[in-house]
Amino acid sequence: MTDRLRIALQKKGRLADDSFELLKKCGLRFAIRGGGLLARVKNMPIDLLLVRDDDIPSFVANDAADIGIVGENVLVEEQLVSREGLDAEITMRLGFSRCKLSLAAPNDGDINNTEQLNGTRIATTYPGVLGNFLKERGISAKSVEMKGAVELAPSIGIAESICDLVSSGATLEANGLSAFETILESEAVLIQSGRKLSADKQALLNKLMSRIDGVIKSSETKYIMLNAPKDKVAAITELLPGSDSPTIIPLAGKDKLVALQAVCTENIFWETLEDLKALGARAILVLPIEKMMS
Ligand SMILES: Nc1ncnc2c1ncn2[C@@H]1O[C@H](COP(=O)(O)OP(=O)(O)OP(=O)(O)O)[C@@H](O)[C@H]1O
Ligand SMILES: O=P(O)(O)OC[C@H]1O[C@H](OP(=O)(O)OP(=O)(O)O)[C@H](O)[C@@H]1O
Ligand SMILES: [Mg+2]
Repeated sequence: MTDRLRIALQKKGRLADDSFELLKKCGLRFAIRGGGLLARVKNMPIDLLLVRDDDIPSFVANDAADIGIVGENVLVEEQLVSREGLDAEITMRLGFSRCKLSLAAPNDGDINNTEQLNGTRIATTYPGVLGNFLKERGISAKSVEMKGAVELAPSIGIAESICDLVSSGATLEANGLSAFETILESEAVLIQSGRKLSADKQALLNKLMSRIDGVIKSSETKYIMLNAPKDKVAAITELLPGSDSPTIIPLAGKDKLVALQAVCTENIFWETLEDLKALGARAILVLPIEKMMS
């Protein structure tokens, strides 16, 4: 058995670029070439297997890969349709490729809630998740499986409604459809089987997961610097999202003012800056944080 940690990733598509970027930010050096199905990481004992996203859960379950990055929607679907059970579980949530698996029907049609699906046809790429949902809700409907372009199903007359992924909602709108129920919320996830890894691989995976954690946290974390009236420091600190003890520095020649610096672990919105300014804060700077380790 190889000693290199094998990571299954989507070769091309909605998950691919964000997955590559995440690994690059974790310090992995590799190049993805056109037709290649395997990329070797140059500076660590890691191989990247570049595959269709639907194959990632079974690659992990069947020991073709040690870990994988896939949409939660695909993991749950593969778990539900796999007859002998699938040995692949979520190890870590990755926060990108967020979308919902929703039920939707034509704006001008008769269906606008789940109960009305009884006796109808629903087009979907996710028969497992849909079937499970219908069973739980006691609804009898026929699922019509499609590999893509599911939004076209009602207009071409092969189903009365659809069950598909929605993110911005633009595709639904362009096809005259409205969502009326969400059956699954999804994001990219790191998956692993229950198999024990060798000590070396486990140590490498622990290091990688700690770096991924740092990348995710630093993307949400900002460093804020501002000057403020001394008597407003407490009120200003209250406003800083996810920060409890800022650094306060005296300002030369300005008795009533201090400089305040803090790490904010949540997003800082324009509204927060406007509120800080209203309290007397000036020269406000919000800086990105490139790396974090606690
Ligand atoms: N509109 C969207 N916004 C955000 N994430 C999405 C969106 N559509 C899909 N995703 C997520 O990205 C995953 C991959 O989507 P993509 O469309 O690339 O899949 P695919 O066409 O099945 O790819 P493959 O060729 O690898 O089988 C989905 O399973 C889902 O988790
Ligand atoms: O709500 P929206 O932001 O419009 O996104 C939703 C669309 O995105 C996905 O398809 P994609 O564009 O990846 O094409 P595909 O069906 O060929 O995979 C999904 O299957 C929807 O059709
Ligand atoms: Mg796919």
